Amino acid sequence: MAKSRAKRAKEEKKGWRDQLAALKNVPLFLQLIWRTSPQLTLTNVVLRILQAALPTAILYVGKLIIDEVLLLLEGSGDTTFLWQMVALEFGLALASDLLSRGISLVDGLLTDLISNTTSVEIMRHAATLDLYQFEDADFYDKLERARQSTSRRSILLSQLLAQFQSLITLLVLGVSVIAFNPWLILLLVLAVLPSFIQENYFNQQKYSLTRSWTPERRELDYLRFIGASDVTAKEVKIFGLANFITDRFEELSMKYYYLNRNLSIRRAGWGAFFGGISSLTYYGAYVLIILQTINGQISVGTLTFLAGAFRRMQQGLQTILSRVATIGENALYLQDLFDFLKIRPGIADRSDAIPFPAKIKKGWVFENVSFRYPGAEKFAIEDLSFELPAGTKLALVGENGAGKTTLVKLLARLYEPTSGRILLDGRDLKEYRLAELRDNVGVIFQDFFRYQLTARENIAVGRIEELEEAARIEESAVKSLAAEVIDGLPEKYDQLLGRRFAGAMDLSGGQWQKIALARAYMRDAQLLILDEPTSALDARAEYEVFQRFTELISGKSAVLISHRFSTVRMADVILFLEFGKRLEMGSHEELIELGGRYAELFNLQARGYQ
Ligand SMILES: Nc1ncnc2c1ncn2[C@@H]1O[C@H](COP(=O)(O)OP(=O)(O)OP(=O)(O)O)[C@@H](O)[C@H]1O
Repeated sequence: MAKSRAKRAKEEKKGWRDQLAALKNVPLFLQLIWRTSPQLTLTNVVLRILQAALPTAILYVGKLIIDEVLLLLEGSGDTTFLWQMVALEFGLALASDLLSRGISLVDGLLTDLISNTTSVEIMRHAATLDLYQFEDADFYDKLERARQSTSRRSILLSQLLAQFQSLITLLVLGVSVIAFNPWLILLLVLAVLPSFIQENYFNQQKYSLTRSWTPERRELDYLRFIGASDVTAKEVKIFGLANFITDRFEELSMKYYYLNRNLSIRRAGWGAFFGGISSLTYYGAYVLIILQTINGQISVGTLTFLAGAFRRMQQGLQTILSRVATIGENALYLQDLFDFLKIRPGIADRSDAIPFPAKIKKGWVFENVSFRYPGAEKFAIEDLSFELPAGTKLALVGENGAGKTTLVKLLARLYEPTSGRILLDGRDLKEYRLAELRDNVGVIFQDFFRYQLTARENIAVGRIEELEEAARIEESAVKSLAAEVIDGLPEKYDQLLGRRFAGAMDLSGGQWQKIALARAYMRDAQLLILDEPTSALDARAEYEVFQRFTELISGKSAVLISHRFSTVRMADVILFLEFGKRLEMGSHEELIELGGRYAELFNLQARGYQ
């Protein structure tokens, strides 16, 4: 059962300790930045070091200018020196502007590259994971968080680099202020510490809220998608679902808005209070410096220098401290990325995995195989034993939910049996190298995907390495009867299919099935499985397609799933499943002879066609 939101929010509450622990990801992240582009990282650091020294230099030149002006007023100053200093300050101001622009340019480029690199890493990693992981809600939340934190990572990148720069600026300013008045540093800490603690508290609250809302945000995205998409538009109109979907979206999104609003209001209130305290200490320091100037302890130039330096240090320290909090917070999101990358697939090669047979000799044996989907109560396949000798065409029949597709997934090792074994040429399927096994088992599922790509690419997905092999693609299309469909398209094989992109043309259900079937011919695997990809064809067309298929792949093993007995009868062997168990098995003639369920259903359908 889904956990309640309040309970999840509590679980997701992250404290100081978690934030500190998350900081351990920062070095890993820095490595990632460096790996992405050493040149850009180095340029960024150099530019920031230069920029960091400028505020102190500008303030100090300002002090020299004021003192020189006062000396001139008293009649003892040096005009040439004064104008030299003015020119220097102008030069420094110009340099500061140029450096800022350079830094934001390099930051932007690095951010884009990091975002690309991590997206690619997430996609590559997701591809290695198991099918059942994709069917698990917690897994999706992790994937979603890893994906969504892309912008967080970009912010973290700029923040880390800016933090480095601010620290250097603070150091340079601090050294010069201590030289004049060490007490100012103490006042400075008093001014910023309370507001740092407050900032940090609210950052944690915000993170907990966002994180605990991951499933709801996923639901919001889903509602947004089904509310307005090419795939659902038809049903939304016919069933009049628009209000149902938008109301649900509105209710959920407003709930989040109110929670977020309350947090933002409290944050703004406390922020204003501590901001006031900060200003108070600044003016305290200001009074101290003015008194020193009146007493003749420091010059007017030094007064402006110190007042300016104190203000900059106060702002700088405040930024540094609040950045520590946001860096900690964003590092928590980094944790999501690294956590996701750490997920390992359950179905993987053993260290001593053996090569897949170049030519299967004996075939497959199911030995008391049972399988239960993760979290399911009932077995989808239960204590199933049968043989599929190499070169045999096996048809699977059974009612909806009998376990036919599940059996196919077990054969392709998309899942592994909960108990029992599947043997291939006498060895457990788990012993073979997974990539080779997948290479040698081709499945066209009933819910095959309609890629919004060209007709050529839609066929080539059967063996994408051969995308450039036009002759092979066309030959597969001829075999599956997709060639006739493609001939009728304006752009032929280069015709974009679907509805999503400009210039695309959509096909009928049956036409799509012919395209999908061509993938099986591209695959050229030792075991080909057709899991009802022909349901949109009429009975005669389906019969022809299957007959063609069995002829064209003669010598190879095949598993065919169909609800039409006229098709099923052409298979060498028929396995009748009921509730995941073997009910009957044999050739069409044998099963008719047996006079059991198969015979009953066959006669029922045959009568329907008479
Ligand atoms: N991903 C899944 N997670 C949990 N249970 C599942 C999953 N897929 C299927 N099932 C359950 O396993 C059982 C067998 O389903 P399966 O898809 O293998 O049936 P099928 O014989 O192919 O049905 P159909 O003729 O409708 O395609 C069903 O009870 C179904 O509810």
